[in-house]
Amino acid sequence: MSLKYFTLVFPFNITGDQVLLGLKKRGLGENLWNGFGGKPEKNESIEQCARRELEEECGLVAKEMTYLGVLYINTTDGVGDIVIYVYTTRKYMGAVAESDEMLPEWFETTNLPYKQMYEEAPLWYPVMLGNKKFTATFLFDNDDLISYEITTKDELEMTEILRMAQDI
Ligand SMILES: CNc1ncnc2c1ncn2[C@@H]1O[C@H](COP(=O)(O)OP(=O)(O)OP(=O)(O)O)[C@@H](O)[C@H]1O
Repeated sequence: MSLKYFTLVFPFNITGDQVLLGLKKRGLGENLWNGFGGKPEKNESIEQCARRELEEECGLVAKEMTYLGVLYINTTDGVGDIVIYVYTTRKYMGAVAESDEMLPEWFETTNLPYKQMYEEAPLWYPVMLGNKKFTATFLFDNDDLISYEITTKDELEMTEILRMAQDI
């Protein structure tokens, strides 16, 4: 099995009606709008990775982050399965800046560019935008989404899921 782990961070404005997304300029998910994130480096925790990637990709330094959810992207052949740890931040410093990897832009949460996002995004973003803790599992057969399940979780359950992630 070759599980891959990623982080994904969504900065919100003070009033909570806008979210910062980035247009991926290269690599995985090129030309799609997404949150900011990537793979943990050696000896880096999931949260450290989330903070580092946020700063590298859009210039913001998180003062507070909330671990909101986890996405399990599974494939019928088990090859290329990924786990994505999703965070939100409402307190950060710095100025939004374009990077080699991402072109950041603020969007109204009610008007997101779903047509230019991952296919499953419209299924779980509403839960994230509603600030609910969740796990979401998506099963793909080749490139077809064949089933999914989204479950809202309480604080304790999410802490446990993150604790398990630290033991990877
Ligand atoms: C399939 N459904 C998906 N839905 C939402 N987001 C997805 C995703 N699949 C991957 N992602 C995100 O795409 C980024 C890839 O990051 P990616 O550039 O490959 O990582 P990293 O910056 O470490 O790579 P480099 O080694 O620098 O290229 C990373 O935020 C990861 O969370």
